[in-house]
Amino acid sequence: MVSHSEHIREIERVSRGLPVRRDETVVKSWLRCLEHHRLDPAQSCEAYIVPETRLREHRQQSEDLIAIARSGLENLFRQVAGQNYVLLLSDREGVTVEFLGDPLFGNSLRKAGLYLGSEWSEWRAGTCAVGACLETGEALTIHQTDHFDNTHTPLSCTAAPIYDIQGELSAVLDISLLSSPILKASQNLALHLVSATVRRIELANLMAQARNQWVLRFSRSPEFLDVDPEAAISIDGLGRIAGMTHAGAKILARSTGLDWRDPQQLIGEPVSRFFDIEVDNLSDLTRRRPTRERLVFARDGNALFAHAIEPHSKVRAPLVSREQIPPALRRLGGDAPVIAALQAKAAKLARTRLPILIQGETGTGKEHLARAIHEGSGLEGPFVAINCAAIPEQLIESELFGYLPGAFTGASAKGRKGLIEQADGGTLFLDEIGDMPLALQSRLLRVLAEGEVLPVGGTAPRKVRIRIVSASHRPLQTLVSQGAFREDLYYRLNAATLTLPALRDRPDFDWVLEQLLKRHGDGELILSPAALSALKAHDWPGNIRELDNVIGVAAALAENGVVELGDLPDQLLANADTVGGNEASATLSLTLTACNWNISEAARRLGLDRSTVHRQIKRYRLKPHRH
Ligand SMILES: Nc1ncnc2c1ncn2[C@@H]1O[C@H](COP(=O)(O)OP(=O)(O)OP(=O)(O)O)[C@@H](O)[C@H]1O
Repeated sequence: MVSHSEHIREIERVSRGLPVRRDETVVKSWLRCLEHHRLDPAQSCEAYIVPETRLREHRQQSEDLIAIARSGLENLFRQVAGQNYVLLLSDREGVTVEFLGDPLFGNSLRKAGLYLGSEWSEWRAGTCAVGACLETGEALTIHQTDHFDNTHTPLSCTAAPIYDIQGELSAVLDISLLSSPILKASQNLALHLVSATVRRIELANLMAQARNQWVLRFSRSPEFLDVDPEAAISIDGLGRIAGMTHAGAKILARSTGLDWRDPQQLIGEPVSRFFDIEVDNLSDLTRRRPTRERLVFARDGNALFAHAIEPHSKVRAPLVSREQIPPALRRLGGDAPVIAALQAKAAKLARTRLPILIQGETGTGKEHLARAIHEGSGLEGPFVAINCAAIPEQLIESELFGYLPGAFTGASAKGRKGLIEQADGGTLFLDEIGDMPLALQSRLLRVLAEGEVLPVGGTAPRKVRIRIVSASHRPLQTLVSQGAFREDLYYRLNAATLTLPALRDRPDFDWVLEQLLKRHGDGELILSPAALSALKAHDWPGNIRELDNVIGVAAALAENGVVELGDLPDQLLANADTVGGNEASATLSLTLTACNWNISEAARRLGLDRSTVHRQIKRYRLKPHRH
């Protein structure tokens, strides 16, 4: 046994840069304890168990992870049954949120910190397996006197990091022994077992989260590929990396010479950057083909066997690579399968001259999408928009078709080119097409059928080449069944339909919000947590237009570039979650109460001028309570 003073002497040798017989990871951790966490090796501290309420919070935050990890943990526990091992699952802060151990040893385990709620961060406990694993992101064993704090030197602990599918370290799985053989090598099998369990937990997590995406699993050996793959990545509808297991991240990083510790460089990149495959060929890698034929090459020349699993969802990921999506369409939404599917469909249609019908509630961005389709179409002519609901019925005809000189009383002497002709060579956008009068519908039909336009008062039709995109917030099909819209025109306009989701249903709500904050705040505007939760709670009947207006007003009202709850309109505040969100307002309110609403006194205490206090009272809508 190594005495306490010998242990301290060894740590001192390390602090002076002298060689010791320890693994490099242990030496580095000791140095972090001394220099970074400022721990004293002479001082021993018992294991720290967080209070019940904090444990509950930590467990709630890790609920999903615990659910996914549980079967892996139980499986591992069965494999080591009868050998006195204890399993701990700890979160990003090192707090043990799940525990499996022999209840017979309950008391001694709790005392040693091998228990639910124990906190094993390096700054608190010194060198320990969970803490060092969180610091380095690697699997390792901290065996007996590897521990920095003398209290923990009887223990032998082995831990492996669990990464989320975005490549961020989210938890640690630890397997520990209260007492163990002297040799560290006795724990090699334990290291292997935790690493394998973690690999399976990460795979299960990726499979659960990527149900609507392609998943590509890899193995170096064809025999194990379909039963126990080594790594996996998920791929979105545009052929970009959407998620990965840790081993997957390492393969991607090695293939391009990037660092796996910087996962942001990997996520969102086209899969073809890392392998000799394109999204379109993924179906060649499914189990329909024999395993040995499913060999892919990483860009560094490494060969791997691959197994592609198709998306489950009905929104089948469209196989269009991101490069094929015109930039204008790429800017329409954030990362989400439904949006990617819409972008891919729009991109394919944009290149044709087929008429497109865009459906969606008011303000969902139908015109915005129509413009993007025009930009992505490569058409030379202009984009001309007309709102059929906004022009009086008797004017629509001359607006659309134009007229000849003197065609009717009040007509201009020179005549006028109609919007259809103005759009020649480009796109005509017919907004609220459902409001077009029936008589004009038949004339429009002729234009579409024959590619000709006849101006009011004219007899000779003129040739036009236009692409029609129309939009309606009312379902046109219903108008057809009610006889308010011509069925033949409906089919002419609707070679394909694109449906924009309502803002409340958009999975990329945060992305839309960010665009509008940038638009109104020159990149400087941010939201307080309370304001953000109010925006998220609202159901946005006016969709993106309504959000656009709200952010526009908030940008004008916000002070110091922060949108507070008080900068939002009343209809949003009803749902607002004010708890804890607005510290400034709470501080002001408390101070005012303490000074009996004496504004000068409150201003003095807060170090503000009186006018600022007045402004803030208005802004936070504070009122004196009357007793
Ligand atoms: N993808 C988007 N990103 C950012 N802003 C958008 C997006 N889509 C729409 N907007 C904004 O939302 C507002 C409404 O868009 P748009 O006029 O295209 O909607 P609409 O569905 O055609 O409306 P309506 O049904 O009233 O005709 C505009 O200010 C537009 O700039």
